[in-house]
This record gives sequence, C-alpha cells and structure tokens, in this order.
Amino acid sequence: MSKRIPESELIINPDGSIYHLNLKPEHLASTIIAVGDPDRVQKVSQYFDEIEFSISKREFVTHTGIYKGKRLTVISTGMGTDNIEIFMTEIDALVNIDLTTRIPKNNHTSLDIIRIGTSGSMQAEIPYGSLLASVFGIGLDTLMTYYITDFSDFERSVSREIREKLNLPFTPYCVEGSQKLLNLLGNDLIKGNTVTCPGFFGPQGREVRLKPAIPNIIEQLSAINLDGFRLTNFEMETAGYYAMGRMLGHEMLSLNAIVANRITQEFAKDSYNIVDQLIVQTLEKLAEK
Ligand SMILES: O=P(O)(O)O[C@H]1O[C@H](CO)[C@@H](O)[C@H]1O
Ligand SMILES: O=c1cc[nH]c(=O)[nH]1
Repeated sequence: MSKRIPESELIINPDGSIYHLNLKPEHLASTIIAVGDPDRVQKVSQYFDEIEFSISKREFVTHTGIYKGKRLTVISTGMGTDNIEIFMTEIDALVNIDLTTRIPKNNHTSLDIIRIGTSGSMQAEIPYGSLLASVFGIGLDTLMTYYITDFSDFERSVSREIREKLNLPFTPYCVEGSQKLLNLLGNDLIKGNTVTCPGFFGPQGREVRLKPAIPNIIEQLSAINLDGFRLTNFEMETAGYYAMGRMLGHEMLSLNAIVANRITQEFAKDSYNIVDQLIVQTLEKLAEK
C-alpha cells in the first residue's frame, strides 16, 4: 500500500483544491491545453461552445468547457520550467492521488497534455509564421538534476554532444514527447527538436545590454547534426514538460507558433494571428479524435 503524503509535501487548500492551481479533480478534463500567457487562455476558450468552470491563482488561469462535444481544460502556466514542475506535479496529483486520504491511487490515469506556445526558430529555413511540433525537447536548464530520470541511449548522446559543444558545467537533458499526440496533432506541422532555455535573453543568445557567456550559442546549436537529428527552435518549457510527463506517465506534446527567426533576425508583426491559427487547428483535431 502506498504511503500517505504529509500536509507539508502536497498542499491542499482549505476548500479542497490543490495549492497553486486552485483546482479540484472535478474541474479538470482529461485533455488539457497548456499555454504560457494567462491572456491566451481566453484566446482558446473563446472557441468553446460553453465554459463550465473558470478560476485563477497567480499565473495559473483555468477554463474548462466543451468544444464540439469534447471536454477540454485550458490552463496557463506562465514562463519557465520551474512553473512546469509545479503545474505537472499538481495536475498529476489531481488525478492520481486521493486528496482526502492523501494516498496515491492504485489505478493510474494518464492525461493528454498539449502545449500551445510561441517560439523562436534557429534555422533559416523555418521562417516566422511556421507551426512546429516538438519531437524532442532539450533542456538547457538544471531541473532534471533534482529527479531520478530514465533517458534512452540516444537521448543521452544528444545531451552529451550539447554539453561538450557549449562547454556547460552541467548535463542538459533530452526527452522525446508523445508519439501518440504527435501522430494526432503534428502530421501537417514541421517536426522539430526544441531547445528549452532557462531565460529569454542570455540563455537564447540575445544580447541587449549584457553579453551572453556562451559565445555564438545560436550558431553552435543550429549546426549540430547527429545523423540528421537537428535542433530547430528555442523556447522555455517544452523539455520540462516532456521530462515531467514521462516520469509521471502522461502523454505530452509541445506545439510551437514560430514568431521569431533568430538567423534572419526577424520577428513576426502578426504573432497573435500565428498563435490563433495553431489554436484553431489544434482544437479542430482534438474534436475529431
Ligand atoms: O508563448 P509562451 O507559451 O509563453 O512560450 C514562449 O514565450 C515565452 C517567452 O516570451 C516563454 O514562455 C516561451 O516558452
Ligand atoms: O525567440 C523566442 C520567441 C518566443 N519565445 C522564446 O522563448 N523565444
């Protein structure tokens, strides 16, 4: 029998909701769309036929409703893999732990979680305006240092290559996303491998007033080619999602609206339209499922 999880480790609010997300199990659909920007939640749920529940706490805004007969939850996470760790742990607890007894359930529930986010391309041939599904996420953050992970030989070889190339003082991580969701949602999108950074500026090679410590990070990463495996885009959450999703047993796919091209140094003037296109076609495919 699993052990009871103490009050200090899994925090339940007085109303029975989970600490940061402010949600109870009944508020959650089994298919979840995750976005970074809290304002993007409404940009997704505006297409719902009805919204049955909405709540917000900190950067976590949630709307649950029905789109063409399919129950969906859309939640914002804010930016960065530290938020993703909280989001994934609490969302998993809502379905896989009995919050009254604080004991993990015997039967595991697997959620379908789809990130709809913005991202910058590091390949000239992937212009802004493109829609890209992440086959792998590569984390340049240190979140996975704190977990017992299970990466494949191939994933480890990618991490090693990047560590050596960038001369990093820690080992990055590489994780494959859900093949099931990729087949369902990614067939007509560009397939890429997404680099997740612990920041928007220096870690992605942007120089505003501060000089990044890793020289030519964009050129170095975009030049990697391991038997055809290439890195395509930068953002700040995908690898954290993929790693947490694998460890917790959920299907996880990251979809990226490419709003910048870092090689041609262009940024889309119509980034909201690009995101909207990705939202509409993803909802449509989920409804057909
Ligand atoms: O558009 P979202 O989902 O926030 O994603 C991207 O945009 C943010 C940076 O502007 C980071 O969170 C990055 O991952
Ligand atoms: O270049 C970009 C664009 C969006 N989000 C990022 O993290 N980087």
